[in-house]
Amino acid sequence: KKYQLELKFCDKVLSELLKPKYSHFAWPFLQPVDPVALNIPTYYSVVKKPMDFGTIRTKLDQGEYENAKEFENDVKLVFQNCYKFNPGNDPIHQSGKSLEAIFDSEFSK
Ligand SMILES: Cc1ccc(Nc2c(-c3ccc(O)cc3)nc3c(C)cccn23)cc1
Repeated sequence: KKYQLELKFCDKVLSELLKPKYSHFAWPFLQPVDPVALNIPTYYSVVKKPMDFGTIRTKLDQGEYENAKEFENDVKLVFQNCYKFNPGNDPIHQSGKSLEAIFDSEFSK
């Protein structure tokens, strides 16, 4: 029961991040990266632990996070994977930075 309140906060932050007003930043991260569709065959050799906000939403709804830390770790994984694979000047990299700033601001409220 102890972590219920924490996870309710995580749900609130995730819902905010997935709102249409942020979709111009969030769109590359809403679903698992499809290396075939994107023609990036090296993806799974570069990114050991793929993660995306659709998967995070499912894990949260299925009660797969024990606490806020586990949720935060998956969110940070989305961004770390993005920075590993998308060069600094790439629009996808910039979108990740913008969305991460929004996450950090919401998650520290
Ligand atoms: C050749 C090339 C270079 C970069 C990309 N990045 C990229 C990514 C991506 C997101 C997260 C991530 O951890 C890695 C990649 N998602 C996309 C999408 C949805 C459309 C176009 C480009 N996209 C795609 C192809």
